[in-house]
Amino acid sequence: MAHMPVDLLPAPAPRQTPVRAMTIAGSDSGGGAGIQADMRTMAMCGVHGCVAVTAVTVQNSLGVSGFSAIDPAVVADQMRSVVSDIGISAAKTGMLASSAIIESVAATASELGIGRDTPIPLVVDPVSASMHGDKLLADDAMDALRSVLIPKATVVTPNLDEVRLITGIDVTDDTSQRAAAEKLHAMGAQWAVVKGGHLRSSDQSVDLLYNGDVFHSFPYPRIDTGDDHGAGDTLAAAITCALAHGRSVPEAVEFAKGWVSRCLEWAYPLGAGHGPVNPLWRLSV
Ligand SMILES: Nc1ncnc2c1ncn2[C@@H]1O[C@H](COP(=O)(O)OP(=O)(O)O)[C@@H](O)[C@H]1O
Ligand SMILES: Cc1ncc(COP(=O)(O)O)c(N)n1
Repeated sequence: MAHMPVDLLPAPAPRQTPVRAMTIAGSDSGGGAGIQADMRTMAMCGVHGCVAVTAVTVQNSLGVSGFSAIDPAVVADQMRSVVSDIGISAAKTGMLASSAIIESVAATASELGIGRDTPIPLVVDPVSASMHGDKLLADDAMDALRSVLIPKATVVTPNLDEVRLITGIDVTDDTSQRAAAEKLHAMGAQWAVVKGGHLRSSDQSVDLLYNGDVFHSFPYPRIDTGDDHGAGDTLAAAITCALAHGRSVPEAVEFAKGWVSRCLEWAYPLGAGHGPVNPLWRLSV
């Protein structure tokens, strides 16, 4: 990793209002994924992070033992409260728990001018389960994800399990990865990132980005660690930060791949299970 050039987003000046972004996601009591991962990355990227909490999970390094979803109207009101006063330059979604919350978030994003083809880009990380396989999204919410949220996405960032659930495509190689990206774009996302994080057959971790026209491939060295809790959230949060700072989508994904790679390189053990990726590497630069 030491040989990789460090790509940083600009730090805010003292007493200047920083760039703002919002995460609409679940809380992880273990502090490694969800809102906590998003806020860590946003802070380390010089972004003031605002939140709309969708669910409170009971979670540690061993998994998720339960969660309580927030009233969809309260999720919508958090979004309205932030946008009407503080203002944001980009937003992301993570765990949305239910179809009622997905519908509320999509409708409120339309009302507030958030999403593709608006000035406020929306990164949709379609979280469906934790890395331990614990469900974070109701089974009957997949239709709402496909029909109301993905069509609002500036960028959608599924991992391979989520790709299978959303598109029915089992990504095993370059050809199926391309087919999945095409299908996600056809569902209405402006850009689709099909993450190759769990394609174990290669020494590279190759993410593929597609906008209906051009494929961009982001090959990065695979990092050998079991401490990868929050990697997906961190990638999506870093894309959101770069978009909030005015980068284009391909530039934002390039930035985020470098960011998450360093976070994986610096990941630490925590508890008896999987430790979190670690954006605090930024403090050493
Ligand atoms: N071991 C690894 N080495 C390098 N990059 C990885 C590794 N695991 C995941 N990534 C990258 O981290 C990001 C999140 O990956 P992924 O595992 O798909 O996330 P999640 O399952 O948490 O949603 C992607 O850019 C992926 O390519
Ligand atoms: C609240 C919340 N949001 C997202 C994830 C996914 O992260 P991971 O795939 O690393 O378990 C999670 N475990 N908890």
